[in-house]
Amino acid sequence: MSDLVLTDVSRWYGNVVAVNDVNMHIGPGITGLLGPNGAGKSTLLSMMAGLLPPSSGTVTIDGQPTRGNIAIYQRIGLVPVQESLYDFLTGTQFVRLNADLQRVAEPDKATRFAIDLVEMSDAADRKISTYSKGMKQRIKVASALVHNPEVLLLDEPFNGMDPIQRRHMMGLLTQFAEQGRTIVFSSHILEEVEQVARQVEVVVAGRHAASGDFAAIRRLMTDRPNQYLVRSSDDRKLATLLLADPSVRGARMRGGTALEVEADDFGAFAVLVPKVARAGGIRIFELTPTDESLESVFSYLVNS
Ligand SMILES: Nc1ncnc2c1ncn2[C@@H]1O[C@H](COP(=O)(O)OP(=O)(O)OP(=O)(O)O)[C@@H](O)[C@H]1O
Repeated sequence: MSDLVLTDVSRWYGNVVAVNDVNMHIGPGITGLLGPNGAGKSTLLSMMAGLLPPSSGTVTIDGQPTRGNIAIYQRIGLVPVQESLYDFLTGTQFVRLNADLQRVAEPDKATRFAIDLVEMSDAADRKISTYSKGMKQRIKVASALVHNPEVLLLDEPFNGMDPIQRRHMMGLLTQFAEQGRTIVFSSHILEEVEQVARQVEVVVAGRHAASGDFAAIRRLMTDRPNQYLVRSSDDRKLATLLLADPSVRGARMRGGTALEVEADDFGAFAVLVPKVARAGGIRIFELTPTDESLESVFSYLVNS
């Protein structure tokens, strides 16, 4: 059982602040590191793995710094985001390479065991170049697990997988978590995190934006005003009528051809618009939520 603790961690590259004063406590089970592209997830995982030093702050596992600590390296497995592997090797040779690097006591046995864990035994003697995306991900996981680490860090492990491969990988992570391991994986896809993570850490623009179980994160996202784009036969009149309702927080013209409206509750708004339009003799051509993208949800979380 391992606890991963980040205390006041920042990391900058020249002028770019990739990670900004992050504090996290990650225990056993599956934790999803959720954030849009460029949020700092890979940088955080590299620091957790001890591969990258923080510019300030500390990363520890059970109280010991991860950076430059060989005893700790043996307790961590990292599955990097890069898809390019040593394609000319077989799966077995690739996993065995890491067994040797980690100085595993019985490398052949450990290699077989790790490959078996990810259910790749049948394809283990084929060249990696012949593997599907899902198989490549699985062999990377086997390589990261060959020394039986307590902590497994995975950078975008579901990238490019089809639904069956994704479900299989989720099953594996759940199984590893049940063995008492601490699993952290990054993703920019909300649904992936929802399906498999017990705990969610949201990162946006290098900052730790939110933390909790999925229900808590979902509440933060839904209990917020939503934005809509409305096109009608008379946008100005519609704006005036909508603004009279207390659930509508704001309305402004967009480019003279549409109306942007911010309202509290989607269900109530969907009823309000046709009601107000009918009363005012206005025809509605379009009503679309505009802030359903992850980015806007995140920026809301960060700014609130
Ligand atoms: N080696 C580097 N040199 C300069 N800037 C970097 C370097 N690595 C990352 N960055 C910058 O740091 C920020 C965070 O990048 P990081 O890769 O950690 O984010 P991410 O959340 O993993 O994104 P993605 O999902 O796109 O990989 C980005 O602005 C990125 O451009």
